[in-house]
Amino acid sequence: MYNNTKYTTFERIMEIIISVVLVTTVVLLVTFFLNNRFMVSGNNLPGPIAWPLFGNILMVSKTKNFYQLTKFLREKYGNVYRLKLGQLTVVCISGHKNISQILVEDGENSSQRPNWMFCSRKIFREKGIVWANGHQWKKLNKLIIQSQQTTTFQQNMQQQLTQEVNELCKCFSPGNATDPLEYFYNSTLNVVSIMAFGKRLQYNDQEFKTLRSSITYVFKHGQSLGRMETFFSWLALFSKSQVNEVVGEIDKLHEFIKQKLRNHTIENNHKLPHDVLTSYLNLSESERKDSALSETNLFQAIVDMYIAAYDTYTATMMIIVYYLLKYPDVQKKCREEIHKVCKGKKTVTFDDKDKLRYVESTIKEVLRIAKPVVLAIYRTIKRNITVDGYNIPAKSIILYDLNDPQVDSTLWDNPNVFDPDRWTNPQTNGYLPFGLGPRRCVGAPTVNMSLFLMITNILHTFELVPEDKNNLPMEREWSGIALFPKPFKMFMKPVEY
Ligand code: HEM
Repeated sequence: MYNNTKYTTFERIMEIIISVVLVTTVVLLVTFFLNNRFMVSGNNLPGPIAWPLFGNILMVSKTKNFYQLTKFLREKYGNVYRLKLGQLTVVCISGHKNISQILVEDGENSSQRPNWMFCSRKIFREKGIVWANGHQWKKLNKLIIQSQQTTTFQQNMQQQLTQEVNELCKCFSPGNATDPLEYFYNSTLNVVSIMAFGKRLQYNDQEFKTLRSSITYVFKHGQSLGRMETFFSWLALFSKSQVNEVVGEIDKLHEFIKQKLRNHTIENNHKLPHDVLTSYLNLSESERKDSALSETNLFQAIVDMYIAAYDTYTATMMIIVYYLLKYPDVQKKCREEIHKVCKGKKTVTFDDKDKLRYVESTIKEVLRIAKPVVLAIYRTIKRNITVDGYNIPAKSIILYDLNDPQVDSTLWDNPNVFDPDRWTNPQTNGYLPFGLGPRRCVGAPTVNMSLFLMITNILHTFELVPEDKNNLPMEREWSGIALFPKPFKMFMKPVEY
């Protein structure tokens, strides 16, 4: 009886051990199979030791600042190295020569997005512009670029942005030090709303609040680096409900844009295109029959614009204001120039741009040295290439370092010194805040215009004063997309002139 019980217990333990071994083997085999579906092989790329299954995920998930980690690994492995993130092989590329080679000389090969990745397939459903390739990308890119080129677009942008700056400034009271971050997020959404529908929205309207909450949700939960399914697609089996929630928010955004399109159609004021929707309505019937320009693709392209702008534009506003607080002499010089050129004018307009050289140089210099966006959106390559002597196989995920050429001492004198005057002799080589090659930021013309109008109009009427000038650390915080300055508060004091 006693022996019998002992035998049964032993048997049970063995049963458990065998089950665990079997389950582990099955999981390993499945992961190995999935791994190999996406894994690139036959390369001589250096990189940190990759653990079975996880690769370098533990290292990446432990870091608070992914960009800082890429800089550290670059020191160790050089300008071209690889990271294994679950089933993905990510190749990180630095160095102006390498970046120009891959994005410009080999631009056609490298202008692909990895549209087979989890977020692209399951969340964005291969619609829109960011995750599109080929014909669909070309058509949407052309539509957005061309709509920004019309005079009516620029006039409307200017008029609406002037209102936006007025409303933004009302959020600050002269006696209270305020953190501008949340207000800048609001303005970012309005810059895209003006581009897309021709009008800014009122911050207190329910429409605006719903828009902001949906965009924030999709931004937070739809980022490839933030979702484990990007690296282990089988995890999708367990996260269906949250993915459905993100998709639900995207569908709500499509409905919102659809309503705007209907209103534009009814107003029938698209003879003079002043936003992306009117440019779309101006396309011929046959052009709109092209599935690349279907309404769903248009709606998703506008959602993509909101998401692409959300952190990038906000971080840029934050860092420009931070530099103006950190360097009060530069701020003073900017304001003096504005007051001299715009004497007697209530607002600064885009026509003043050529005369406001110092302000323009200051914005450029902040974008050069302070790199709000440092790693561009994932790219992939159609064909194998050799960069810096390393073979990069087709289908690798490519991440390139935008900041590196901007502080390259072979291209810039004293690259780490903040010096707006260096732009007296404009330089384009090695200046790439919006990326490079065919996949460069599609919103760049509007960003340049709106940063100029927002900064000049703020400085025209207000002096920006830090709450604590000794507490403006240079250290930056990584949001997953952009580098933000550490939180700060400032006063906006009305100026007399
Ligand atoms: C200062 C603010 C901004 C910066 C620094 C910035 C920078 C960038 C960068 C570096 C890329 C990736 C380019 C590449 O893959 O090589 C990009 C892509 C993109 N940006 Fe911006 N961006 C900004 C604001 C905006 C705004 C306001 C919009 C609104 C239209 C926008 C729309 C896009 C889109 C749609 C893409 C994807 C383009 C494509 O895949 O073809 N961006 N941006």
